[in-house]
Amino acid sequence: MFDDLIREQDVPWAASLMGLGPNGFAPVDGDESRFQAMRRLDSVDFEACPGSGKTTLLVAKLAVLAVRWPHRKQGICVLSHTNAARNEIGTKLGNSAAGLALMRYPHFVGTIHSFVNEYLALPWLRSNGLNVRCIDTQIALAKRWYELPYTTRIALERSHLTPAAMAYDGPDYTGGKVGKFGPHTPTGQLIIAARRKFSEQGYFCFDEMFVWANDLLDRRPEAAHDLRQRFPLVFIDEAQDNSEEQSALLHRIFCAGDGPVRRQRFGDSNQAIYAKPGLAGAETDPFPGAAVHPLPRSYRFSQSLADEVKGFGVTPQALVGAGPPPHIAAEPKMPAIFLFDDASVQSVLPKFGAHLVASFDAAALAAGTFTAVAGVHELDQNGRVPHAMGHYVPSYDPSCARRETAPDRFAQYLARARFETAGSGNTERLINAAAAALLAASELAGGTHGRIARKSPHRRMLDYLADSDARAHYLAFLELILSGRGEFASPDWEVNGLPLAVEIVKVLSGTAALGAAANAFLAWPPVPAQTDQEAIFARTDNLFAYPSEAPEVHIRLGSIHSVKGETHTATLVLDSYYYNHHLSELKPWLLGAKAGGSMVNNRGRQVFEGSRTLGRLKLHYVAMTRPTHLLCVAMRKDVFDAGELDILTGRGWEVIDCCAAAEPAEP
Ligand SMILES: Nc1ncnc2c1ncn2[C@@H]1O[C@H](COP(=O)(O)OP(=O)(O)OP(=O)(O)O)[C@@H](O)[C@H]1O
Repeated sequence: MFDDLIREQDVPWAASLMGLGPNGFAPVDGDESRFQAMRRLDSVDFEACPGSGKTTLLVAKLAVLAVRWPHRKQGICVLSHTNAARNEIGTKLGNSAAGLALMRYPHFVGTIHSFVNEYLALPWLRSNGLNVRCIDTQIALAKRWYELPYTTRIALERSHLTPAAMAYDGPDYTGGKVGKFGPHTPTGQLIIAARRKFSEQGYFCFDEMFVWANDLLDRRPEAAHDLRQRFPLVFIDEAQDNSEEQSALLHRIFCAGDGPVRRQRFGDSNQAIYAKPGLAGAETDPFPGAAVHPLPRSYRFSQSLADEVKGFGVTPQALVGAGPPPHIAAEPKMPAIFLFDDASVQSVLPKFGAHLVASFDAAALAAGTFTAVAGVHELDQNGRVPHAMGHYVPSYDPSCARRETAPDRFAQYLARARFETAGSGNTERLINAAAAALLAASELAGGTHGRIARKSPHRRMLDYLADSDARAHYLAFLELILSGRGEFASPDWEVNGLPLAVEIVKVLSGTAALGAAANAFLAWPPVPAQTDQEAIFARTDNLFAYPSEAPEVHIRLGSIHSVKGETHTATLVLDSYYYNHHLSELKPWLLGAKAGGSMVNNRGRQVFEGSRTLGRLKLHYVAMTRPTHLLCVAMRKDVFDAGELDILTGRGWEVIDCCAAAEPAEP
C-alpha cells in the first residue's frame, strides 16, 4: 500500500517547498542519507544530531504524502510530544495546499496526549456515561482536594502531601502518591471518594487520560486493531522524549502482536530530557530501536560550533557542521563565556545584550531570535547563586514559560499571553487569556459549564453572560486589561480588577462566595522587593529588552525545556543549580578534558558517568545546540583558575568578565 508513494522526482519538489532549494535533499559529498531518508516508508528510526533537519525531513515527507495519499478513510497519524512541535509542523505544512489536506480527516496531526484523548480516552469515558467537562490537572486536583474535610487536608499536609495526591493511576481511582494513606485507610477512602466524585462530574487530570485509554485497551482489545486500520502509517516526532507511559501505550496501540503499522520515529537520544526531574525514559520499545537511519550533517551551525558542543553528547555523534542557514546575513561568531560573582550576577543579561549589539548589525538584530536559558528556572531565593533564572532576572516568571501546563493563577494567564504576543499588539490573545482565566476561576468556584468546547473562551463568556449584568462587568474588565496591556500593579488589581473579576466569577459559577481555591487563583502574586538596579528587569513577560530605553534587541528568557527543537541566532546558556551548579560540573567538557557520557577503563570496559551527570549533559547539549551564529555561556568566575581560562581562550572562546565591570549595567 505504500509502494512508490514518495517518488524520486518528488524529492526536489519537497526540498523547494521547505525553502531549501531543489537540491536540499540531494547527496552531498557522496552522502545520500537525506535523499534516502526522504524516500523510505518502512519502519525505521531517524536518530540524528541537533539541526540535522529531522523535523524538516518529516514535514517534507508529509507534504509529498499529502499529495499522493490515495485512501479516503485511512489516514496518516503524526504524533509529537509537545504542542510547540505540533504547531511547527502545522505552520510549515500550512504553506502548501496539500499540507492543509493533512490537517483534516482522515489524517491526524497532534500531540500524543491529544491523540490519546480523541481516539481512546474520551470516547471510552463517554461510552461509560461520563460527561467530560474539563481536562485540567490544576482544576481537577483543587476540586478533589477541597472536597476533603479540613482536618484530613491538614493531616495530609503534615505528611508532606499536596493536592497532587488527588491524582490516580488506576481506573478504580486508586494509586497515586498518597504515602501511608493507602486504600485500606479511612483517609485513603476519603481520597478515593473525592477522586471518584469529581471524575464522575467530568473533571480529569491530563495524565489520567492514559489511565482510561489503557482501560479501554484492556476491556476492548479490538480498539487497537481498529486504530491500525484507520492509521496504517504513523510518524512520531521528538521520539527521544517519550516517557515509558507514552511509549508503552503507543506500542500497545500500533505495534504489539500481529499486524503492526508502518512507523517512523524521529529524534536524538542525546537530547532526551523530560518534563520532571527523575522521570525515566522508555523501556518498552525504547528509542532508537534496532533499525536506525543516520543523518550526520547539522544545517543549524558551523563546524567550529559543532566541535565545541559535540563532546556534550552522551553518545558522541558524527557532527558535521553545514550551517548556519543563510537567512541571517552574518558570519558565525566565536563563542563567549560571561563570568560573574554574587555581586554581578544581574549584570550578565545587560552584558549579553551589549555583546549582541556589538556583534550583529541592525538587520540581524531585528530578524534574529535571541534567547537566554537556564536548566533550572524555579528560583529558590536562598539557593546558592546562581540557583535559577530568577537570580539573573529577578522578575522572571517561571510559569509564563511553561507552555505545556495550564497556568495556576489568573496573573499567569495574562503573563503568558503577553509573552506569546510580545510586541505584536495582538489583543485577541490577551482577551482570550482573560476569558479562559475567568472560566478557570469559575470552575474552581464550583461552576460546571465545562471547558471542552469549540468556541473561543471570549465567545463562550459572551454566551454565558448574555442576559446578566455581569456582561457589562466583563466588558469593563476587558477594557481594564487592554488599557494596561495585561499588566497590573498589585494594588491596582486589588482596587479595580479583582472586584470586577469576583462579580463575574460569582455569576458564572452561580455561587455567592467563591471559596478558597478560586480566591487563591485570583490573588495577584507577590512581587519580590526590587532595588533600583533591578527595576530595569521589572517586566513580567520574560522578555529582556536592551538597552531598556530604546531597545535594539529583545532577548527571550526561558527554561532549556521550553526551547527544545528551536533554532536561535544566539543562545546564552546560564548556569543554574540542581544538587550542584550544572555548568560548573560540566567544566571538564567545556575545557575539552572530557567528551561523551562514558569512557573506557583500563580493563577495556565502558564506564558511564553517574545518572545526574548524564542528565546534565543532555540538558545542556540541547541548550548549546540551539544557536546558528553565537553560543554564549554564563558561569561563576570562581569556578575557573587562570590556566583554565587560558585553555578556553585557546579553544576559541571570548571571555567577558562581568565582575570587573562595576560600571552601570546600561550605557
Ligand atoms: N537539507 C537541508 N538543507 C539546508 N538546511 C536545512 C536542511 N534541513 C534542515 N535545514 C535547516 O536546519 C535548521 C534545523 O532544522 P530542524 O529544526 O529540522 O532540525 P532538527 O534535526 O529537527 O533539530 P533538533 O534536533 O535540534 O530538534 C533549520 O533552520 C532548517 O531550515
